[in-house]
Amino acid sequence: MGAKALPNSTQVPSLLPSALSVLLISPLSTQIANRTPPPLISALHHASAGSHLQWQPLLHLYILKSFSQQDRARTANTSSSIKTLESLFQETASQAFSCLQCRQATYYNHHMYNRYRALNHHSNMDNQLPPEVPVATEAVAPRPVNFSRTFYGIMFDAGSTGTRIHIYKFIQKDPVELPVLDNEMYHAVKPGLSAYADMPDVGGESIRQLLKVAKKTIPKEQWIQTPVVLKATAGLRLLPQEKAKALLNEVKEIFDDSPFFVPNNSVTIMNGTNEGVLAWVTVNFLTGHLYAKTRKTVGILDLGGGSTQITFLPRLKKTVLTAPSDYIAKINMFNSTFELYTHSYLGNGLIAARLATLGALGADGLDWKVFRSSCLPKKFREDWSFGGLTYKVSGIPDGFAGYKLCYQEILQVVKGIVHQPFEVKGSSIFYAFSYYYDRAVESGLIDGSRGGTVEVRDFKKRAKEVCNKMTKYRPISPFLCMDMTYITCLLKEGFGFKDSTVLQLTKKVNNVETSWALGAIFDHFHNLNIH
Ligand SMILES: Nc1nc2c(ncn2[C@@H]2O[C@H](COP(=O)(O)OP(=O)(O)O)[C@@H](O)[C@H]2O)c(=O)[nH]1
Repeated sequence: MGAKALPNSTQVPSLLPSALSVLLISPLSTQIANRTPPPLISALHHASAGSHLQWQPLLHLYILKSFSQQDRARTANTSSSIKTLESLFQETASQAFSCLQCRQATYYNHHMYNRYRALNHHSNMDNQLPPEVPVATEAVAPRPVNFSRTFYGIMFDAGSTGTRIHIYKFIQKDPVELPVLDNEMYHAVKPGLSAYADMPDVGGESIRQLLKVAKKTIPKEQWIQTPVVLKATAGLRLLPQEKAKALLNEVKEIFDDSPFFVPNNSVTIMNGTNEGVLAWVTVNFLTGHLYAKTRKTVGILDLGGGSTQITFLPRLKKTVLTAPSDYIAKINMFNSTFELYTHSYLGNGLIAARLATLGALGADGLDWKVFRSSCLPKKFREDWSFGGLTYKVSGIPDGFAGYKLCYQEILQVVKGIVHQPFEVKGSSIFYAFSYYYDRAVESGLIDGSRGGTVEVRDFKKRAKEVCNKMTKYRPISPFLCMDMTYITCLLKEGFGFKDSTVLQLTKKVNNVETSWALGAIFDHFHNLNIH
């Protein structure tokens, strides 16, 4: 399911020196060293000659996991040691994570790994691992004084309604501790790349502009080792393949011309499963649930323009057993496998749903057809653009408008399409963001600067009010009735939430955007193996 492959063994082993470093510098490392058979220690030690002690445990786990089967066979004596090391490194990781406060969103990086990849594309394991060397255990390197380093990661979110850049800054204060996510710089432009389906070069301009922001934010000396990645969502998924490809090629060329580090597969269309899972990772990481060891997590609801995602960790086996098999995804993190219920509904994002309600999705005759709906103010008529196409839309001038009629129209867009997970009838908390958040603010349900907690019934109540007083809400948006009714209908008739289900509407947690982008940079730095 689109999981990124682990880097192959030819790219990783020259980092082995640093694996030894950690063996030598922390108390836990001493334990690891004591429990590790000599052949591995000696191989690592030999490889470590002249290395700097600046690697953190999880990176070593990453390295060790990256041994290919063949390499494992070749180092037969060491395979059990590797297992021992892996579990100890994971132990280290969960210990480190469990003592972090929520504010300190931490993660591990591999910026040296990036630099290594940039400079050593052709190295392989054969010229790194010596066959047999004498055991040497006495060397204990000193801990560097005033160690602190900063590194960055750039994630582009090419959405159906806009393109956003997330620039994450990490600080690692100690070589044996995990880096801390220090802050995020966020910038957005509209429209999304898909609006440039027929002029990819113009679309590329928006990427160039956002890269300028990255250059201003990230110190020059860091550019070469800062990975730049773009993941596109529903907008490009909905385009014909050649058009989407032309846009992605344009972006790749711009990245290649930039001073940043461009990893393999840096410009892709992300699959819906990863979109849902990575948003779940972001929210549960930022809220401290991921490393709390309690396995208590929160579900997420993401409502984009073209697609919508629901992801949560089922507590009941029945939820997994009664779900379509492709709605269940596994993710490996911190020595645990999370089996998640997740699905992305393409065409059920808020803006795509407007088109479906109006009967305009995939329609021809856009030059002359007028698409009408009782969800729009009666006297409203406008040319309205989405995804590079312009539609004539209007209310029903001599008909009726209002909540009931609107709800009936929208029901057709949701009914029979959205699967109802067994468990959402329960009392889990869901974090809802993107358009759930925006519309709750516009309709006055929550405060825009603080977010807030609402129940599903609050959306319904406010949708009724907006639809039955369209003129009052028209200056905010002529689509507000349609959008609020869609959200209500999606939550109730689609996912099957109870009126009393609590939704935590959130734009940011501790100043970091609730979006799949943070989860995606984690996935980039350390393959989360979503499958
Ligand atoms: N604040 C904020 N809003 C976001 C972010 N990413 C997406 N959105 C919002 O999500 C909605 C549309 O999502 P989009 O990515 O265009 O749609 P998709 O392609 O269907 O996923 C809009 O309300 C955006 O403002 C983000 O990182 N931060």
